Amino acid sequence: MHVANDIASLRQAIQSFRLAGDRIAFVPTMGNLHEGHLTLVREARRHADRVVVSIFVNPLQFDRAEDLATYPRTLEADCQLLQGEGVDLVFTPSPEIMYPKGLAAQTFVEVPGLSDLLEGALRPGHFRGVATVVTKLFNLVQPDVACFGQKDYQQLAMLRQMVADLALPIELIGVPTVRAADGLALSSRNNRLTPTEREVAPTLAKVMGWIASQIEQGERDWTALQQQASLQLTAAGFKPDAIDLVDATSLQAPGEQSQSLVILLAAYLGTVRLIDNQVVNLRP
Ligand SMILES: Nc1ncnc2c1ncn2[C@@H]1O[C@H](COP(=O)(O)OP(=O)(O)OP(=O)(O)O)[C@@H](O)[C@H]1O
Ligand SMILES: CC(C)(CO)[C@@H](O)C(=O)[O-]
Ligand code: BAL
Repeated sequence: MHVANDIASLRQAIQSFRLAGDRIAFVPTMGNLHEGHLTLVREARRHADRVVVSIFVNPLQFDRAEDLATYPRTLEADCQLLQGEGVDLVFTPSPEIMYPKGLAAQTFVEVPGLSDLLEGALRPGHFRGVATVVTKLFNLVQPDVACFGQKDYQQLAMLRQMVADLALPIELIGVPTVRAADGLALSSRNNRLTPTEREVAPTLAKVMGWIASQIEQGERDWTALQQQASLQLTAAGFKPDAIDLVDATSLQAPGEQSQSLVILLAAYLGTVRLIDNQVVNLRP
């Protein structure tokens, strides 16, 4: 496995794959890898001859300085895991390599609509930061396919729009959320939960399952569902940040035409913000 931490050595490795006629699959990450990331890597392997992973904690997408400062960084262990998965190339740039003129002077990519609502409204600048770094990483790696987790539902929806709008010749593959045995969606931020918080954390997925079952049984009063879910989360010790029930495609309020709805949850447990989502069919 080759590890590149600058652009010249990354491009050289990519060029050698291309000269050999290999298909390239790409998995962008922020590191602190877990089974969710490794599932993306295995999916990537099914689509290409070469698998490239990036590990970059992207300062441009953090709206809270404390979140960036405490984001877990475990590069050595990450590289060992990726080596075990047979990854061909890991790109681990520093912020100075990615943004040599600083964050304020960086050209950015903005996807209108999808990136401003919901999570985008709560985390100003977040999706612009994601769109910018993913575009830059795509230009560097030039993959045929790229894998992203469905856990970050709005991120994947926005990136699909970006790829379509900019006619990028890259196929995006969404990978279902990998969960712990108790239902908690795996996330690097789970490591920051105290043991007691970790015991409470699966309640987020349980409340989501409760909302889904209510909808499947015919409940259509979205506001009542939101209010009851908020009460359940608060009673368990969460501070709910967002409980949204929206059309799974447009991410707008569900209408007569909506085929399916997505439940998007975000809630604080202590200082850790957890997210989860579930798609529910509205038609029999
Ligand atoms: N549990 C999971 N199942 C499937 N994919 C996942 C899971 N967790 C993260 N991913 C995906 O892995 C990629 C890299 O995500 P990232 O490095 O931010 O990990 P993370 O665990 O989501 O971290 P964070 O704590 O920041 O949410 C993204 O495409 C993300 O959607
Ligand atoms: C796609 C990504 C690696 C861009 O920094 C990040 O948003 C993530 O880990 O989901
Ligand atoms: N996995 C999404 C990246 C973020 O929350 O910043």
